[in-house]
Amino acid sequence: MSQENILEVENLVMHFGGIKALNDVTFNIKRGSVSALIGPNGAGKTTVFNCLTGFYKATGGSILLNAGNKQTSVVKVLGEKFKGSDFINPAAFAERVKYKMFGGSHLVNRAGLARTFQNIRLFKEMSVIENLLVAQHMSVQRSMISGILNTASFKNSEEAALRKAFYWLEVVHLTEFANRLAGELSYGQQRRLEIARSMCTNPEIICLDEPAAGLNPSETEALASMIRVLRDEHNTTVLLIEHDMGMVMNISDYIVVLDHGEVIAKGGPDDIKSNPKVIAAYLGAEEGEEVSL
Ligand SMILES: Nc1ncnc2c1ncn2[C@@H]1O[C@H](COP(=O)(O)OP(=O)(O)OP(=O)(O)O)[C@@H](O)[C@H]1O
Repeated sequence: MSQENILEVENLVMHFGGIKALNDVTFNIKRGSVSALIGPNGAGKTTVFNCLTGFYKATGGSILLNAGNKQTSVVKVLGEKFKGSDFINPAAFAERVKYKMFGGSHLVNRAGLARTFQNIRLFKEMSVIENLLVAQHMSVQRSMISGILNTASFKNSEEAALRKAFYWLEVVHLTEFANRLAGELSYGQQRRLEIARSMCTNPEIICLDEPAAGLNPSETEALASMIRVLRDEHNTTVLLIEHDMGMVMNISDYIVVLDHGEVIAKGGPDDIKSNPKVIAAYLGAEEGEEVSL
């Protein structure tokens, strides 16, 4: 297992019927970096995120997550097909059955990877603080018996969840809105709340899908500072999809460029900005799309 790379994606393939959304996508993400996945509309960026986070079962390839002092195969925990060799190896057979029955994207999150969505997916009828408490339900001691008896361990874990929720509210500057309904927050505040909610699951890597979409320039600047705080003060690796090239070039240590489902370039911002393949892909992007690298 690589200590240096938190995520290792190799030959990732995703087909939707006849559509080849991803074709042999290979890249690594270094632990402690801010990395970006960019590319024109329809390049396959969200599909990569959906495969990494277990929302889609990849058609082929491997995704290894090196977090929580172990290596997790995302493809495996989603429940892979049986292989011939399983039938002569009882342990492998049992593991395959276990993941087929109980596997899913919750195991990817438990292994240390969290995400936000392009279209905000908060519980809008719940308060801000409730959104953050719900995110922690997997880690909170909630057995029915301890709840009914209101045991010390139950109370302690409830208090710890509240402390963590308020901690992250402070980081994203939303403490004063704790009791407001999430749906009443402004768009920019909802985006920040989504990040706080993901961080409440203690991820080692967080995938942000277009976090700056719909934000004004000062909100985008505040978001960029927040992303740096996640990396520098919380040792969280950040992987983002973003169309705001100013922000991408400003905060990214490493950039992977996709076009038509294939990786066409990887490297630091300066290399990417001057890469002729990248410039061609963007200039060939949909008419009217604003591009400045
Ligand atoms: N669930 C799906 N079913 C069928 N086709 C899909 C599905 N999801 C994505 N695609 C197709 O896969 C390709 C890549 O889409 P994807 O949303 O990953 O691109 P993207 O780079 O994230 O685009 P954008 O920047 O516009 O969000 C597109 O051709 C899209 O139509």
